[in-house]
Amino acid sequence: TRMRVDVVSIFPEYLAPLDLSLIGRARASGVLDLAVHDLRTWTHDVHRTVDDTPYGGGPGMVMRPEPWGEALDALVPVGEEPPPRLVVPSPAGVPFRQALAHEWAAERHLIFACGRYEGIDQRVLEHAATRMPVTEVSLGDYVLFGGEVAVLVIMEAVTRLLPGVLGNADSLAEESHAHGLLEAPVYTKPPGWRGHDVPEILRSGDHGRIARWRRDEALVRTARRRPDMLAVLPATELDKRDIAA
Ligand SMILES: N#Cc1c(-c2ccc3ccn(Cc4ccc(CN5CCCC5)cc4)c3c2)n[nH]c1N
Repeated sequence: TRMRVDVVSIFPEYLAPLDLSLIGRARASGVLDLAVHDLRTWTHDVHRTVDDTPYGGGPGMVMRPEPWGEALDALVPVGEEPPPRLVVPSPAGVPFRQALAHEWAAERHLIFACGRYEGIDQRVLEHAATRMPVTEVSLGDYVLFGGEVAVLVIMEAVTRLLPGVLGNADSLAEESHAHGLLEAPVYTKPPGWRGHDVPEILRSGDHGRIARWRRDEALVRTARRRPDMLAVLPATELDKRDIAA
C-alpha cells in the first residue's frame, strides 16, 4: 500500500463519501488504505463524553484531551518510522493549498483529527508534536461546524495526486494549472444549444489559434476573477497587451 490514512471523528458517517468513486477505486486498487474511527471508541464513561466547558470561559464546549490521546496512541504504533503526519483542520490553521496537497501525497501515513464544538484541547496537538509532525490547516476564511468536510476536501486533493489514481488526461489538466492562470472555458457537443453557440475557433481545427484563444480567455478570466494570481506571475509570462484587449 502506498499510503495509510486514519480519520478520527465523532461523526464517522460524515466520511462515508470516501468510499465512493475515485477514492473508492484508489482504495480497491491498494494505493490507499483508509480507516475511519469513532472518537467515542476511546471514551469510557456511560455517556461517552467527548466535550467539556472551556477554561477561561467563552461560548460553547471544548473537546477533552483524554479520548484524543488514547485514539492517537492506538493509531500510531510505537516507533513507527517515518512517523505519521497529524493533520488537524481548524479555523486557525495555515491555508490549505495545492502545494500542501503535493507534500502530503508523499506521506506514508496521514492521521486526520476532526474537531467539533469550539475545537480540540490544544494540549492534544502539543503532546502529539512530541512524536509526529502536526499541521493545523484551514480550507479558507469561512466558518464550518467541524473538520469533517475539510477532510473530504483534503482527501480528494491528495488522493488525485497518488500514482495511478488520475487518468493521464486528468494529469495533463493538472499540468495546465502550471501556467498560474485560471483555466479557459470548456465546451462539448452540440455546437448550438438554446441559442448559444460554441466559439467558432474551437471547431476550426487550427490548434495554434485555439491555444492562443484559450490563453487569452484564461488571462481575461484571471484578471477579472483573481487579479491576485496575476500579481505573482513572472513578467515574462504576462503580456500586458493580452490584458488590455
Ligand atoms: N478546516 C477548516 C475550517 C473550519 C473548522 C475546522 C475544524 C473545526 C472544529 C470545530 N469547528 C467549529 C468552529 C468554528 C469557529 C470557531 C472559532 N471560534 C468561534 C467563536 C470564537 C472563535 C471554532 C470552531 C471547526 C471549524 N472552519 N472553517 C474552516 N476553513
